[in-house]
Amino acid sequence: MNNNDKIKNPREVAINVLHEVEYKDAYTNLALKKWLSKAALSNNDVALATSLVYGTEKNKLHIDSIISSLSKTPLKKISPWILIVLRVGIYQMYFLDKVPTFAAVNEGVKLGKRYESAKAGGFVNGVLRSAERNMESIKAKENPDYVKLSVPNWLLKLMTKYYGYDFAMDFFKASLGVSPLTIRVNTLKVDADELIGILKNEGVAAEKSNFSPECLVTKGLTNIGGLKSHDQGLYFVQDEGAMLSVEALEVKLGNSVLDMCAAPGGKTTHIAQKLENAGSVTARDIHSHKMLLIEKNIHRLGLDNVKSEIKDGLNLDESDLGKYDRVLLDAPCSGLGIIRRKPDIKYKLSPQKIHEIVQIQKRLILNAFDSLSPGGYLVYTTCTVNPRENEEVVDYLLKNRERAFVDDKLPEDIFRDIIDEAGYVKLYPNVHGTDGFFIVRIGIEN
Ligand SMILES: C[S@@+](CC[C@H](N)C(=O)[O-])C[C@H]1O[C@@H](n2cnc3c(N)ncnc32)[C@H](O)[C@@H]1O
Repeated sequence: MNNNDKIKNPREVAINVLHEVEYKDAYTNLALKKWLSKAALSNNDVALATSLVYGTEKNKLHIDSIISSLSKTPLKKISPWILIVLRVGIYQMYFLDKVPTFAAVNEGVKLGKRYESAKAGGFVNGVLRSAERNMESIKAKENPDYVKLSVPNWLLKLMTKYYGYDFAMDFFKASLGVSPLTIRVNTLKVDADELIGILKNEGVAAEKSNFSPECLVTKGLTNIGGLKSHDQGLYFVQDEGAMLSVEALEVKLGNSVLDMCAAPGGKTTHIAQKLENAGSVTARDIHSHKMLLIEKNIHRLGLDNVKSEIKDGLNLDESDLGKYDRVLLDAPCSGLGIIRRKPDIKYKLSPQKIHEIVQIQKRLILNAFDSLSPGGYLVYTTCTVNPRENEEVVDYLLKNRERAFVDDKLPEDIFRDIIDEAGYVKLYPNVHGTDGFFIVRIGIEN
């Protein structure tokens, strides 16, 4: 694409991303990446587009309730592009301090005209001007909790059932915030202190984190994937909770390891790193297009001890039985722990979807356990905080496999403060600052 054809307006990037997320089932993070690549924006405008996308999507239910109170046309009858333009406009006016109201209104009107019609631009003008006039009374209005937190009511009820009202509220409040940008040091190429120095020279502040020795927390940068040190494979962008699941696996040199749901390879590459680029990790995933991502990551990080295979973990081969010293099952899950990063998840989930996911998790965990060799470990992990997908799946395994037990002897130095009495590691954005994660190590009786 010629630079002249690229989008120069951060609000235009934002509405295109949100349109794809809303109407084409795209994921927020992937759609944003795609549209930023079609744009030529300054660093400040990249930051603005990113904040508009995430802020609008995270607060969507709350924003929609404001639009409903201002527009005579019911929400469902507002055309797709205009609804998105209005959401971005209201987000800037009600949730951001730094954007002047006239800019939010004028830019919205321009986009309404370009993406729909002059008449639609007039409608945007009417609603946003009314939003300006009525701001005080609208802000003073008491909304139900699920609207304030922009979370479907059934989901708030589900979390309240398991965790109580206060915790559920805190959890969803924290999920409206911004995730820390953490990276895993590629210890095959550098150590943590060296990498902190290299990043400093690239203008990025980074410091060691709380739990994982290989985790650095970076500050004030949106595009860490664009640095030279990234291309050189010195680190992998990853949440600390994800790193901890590999720490729980306690891989030893020479182990044979199976990663059953591996793409895009965050944990596979961590395991390969722990094996010091020797031994072997078998990385499987059901989706062939995602396997390419594993290959790309392996190559960038300079690893050559990974064997990647397209394979459905629901179908175990005879030859897999009792074969691996370590098995990682990073199961497909509802993703409730990562709605801070992928806010569209909370609107796309349903009780029925969760039910279907649990059935798959139960079948996968039996197959994962059956692949273990005597004395081996299975780590079951998810990025959800829903006990039906976590503790209940583990209970299902324990009921169905006599030799399985929860092994709580995780490395003391890392897990001392975060393992509970049942042997589970449960992380929450409102408690630990990490994504929401569940990690358990299962042993096999001889
Ligand atoms: C939580 S993600 C894995 C993330 C990965 N472990 C990482 O750290 O980068 C779950 C993965 O499970 C895969 N998956 C879903 N159903 C599967 C199945 N039946 N067999 C194998 N993989 C499956 C999905 O394609 C997805 O990539």
